[in-house]
Amino acid sequence: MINVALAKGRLAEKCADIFIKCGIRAEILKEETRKLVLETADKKFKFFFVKPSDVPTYVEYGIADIGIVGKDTLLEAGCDLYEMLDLGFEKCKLCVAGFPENEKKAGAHLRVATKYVNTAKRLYFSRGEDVEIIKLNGSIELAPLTGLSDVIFDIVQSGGTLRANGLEVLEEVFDISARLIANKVSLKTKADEILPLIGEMKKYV
Ligand SMILES: Nc1ncnc2c1ncn2[C@@H]1O[C@H](COP(=O)(O)OP(=O)(O)OP(=O)(O)O)[C@@H](O)[C@H]1O
Ligand SMILES: O=P(O)(O)OC[C@H]1O[C@H](OP(=O)(O)OP(=O)(O)O)[C@H](O)[C@@H]1O
Repeated sequence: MINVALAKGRLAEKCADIFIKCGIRAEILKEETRKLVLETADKKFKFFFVKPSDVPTYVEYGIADIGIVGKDTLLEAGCDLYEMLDLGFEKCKLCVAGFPENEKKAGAHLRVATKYVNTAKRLYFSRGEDVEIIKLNGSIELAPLTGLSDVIFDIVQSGGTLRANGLEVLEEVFDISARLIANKVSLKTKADEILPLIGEMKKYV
């Protein structure tokens, strides 16, 4: 049996689709339920439903053999696991954004609001820039509007949220999409189950 950590939320439907396309009897993933563990009828797969940011943790600790999660979450978690496959869905970019005139102040002591504190710290540290990172949990675009921060470091997909709030992308930093990840030990001990699944998934990405 392969244990799979799946993210609740945005990624959920496409995750279900890819398992179904691969011929796995995962229709149960489409059902409305509050259950956090679902097993396929043939007992070949067990799915755990967790917050996106917890997917790498379940995989790193081997509770789940594999998982699907956004690259942004992987960068931020910094877990010890294998990234196996770019699944190519939920594409977006991690960007620095703000008011266009703030671009000029980039060399100064910048305040950066973000959910991605670790990733932002690494980014600015690698550039030798001394910035103040302000941790927020959502509505990140509000920070420059209210003067809490100079810029934000956040996901941009359609750009609609930025536009609606008079903000612009100042710099595209990372291309983001859903990734298949695997536990390092499981990849050895369950290779005969996991590798054919990855081979099958590759046909659909
Ligand atoms: N606006 C967006 N458009 C496309 N993909 C997005 C967007 N926002 C986030 N994503 C991608 O989808 C993944 C899951 O997003 P989702 O909003 O479900 O989780 P989250 O951002 O971790 O939210 P929460 O903090 O509520 O758990 C993100 O990690 C990212 O890779
Ligand atoms: O470019 P867009 O298509 O507008 O998407 C980007 C927005 O989507 C995400 O927020 P989310 O919807 O997850 O809400 P949040 O504010 O609760 O993080 C992200 O943090 C941006 O705010």
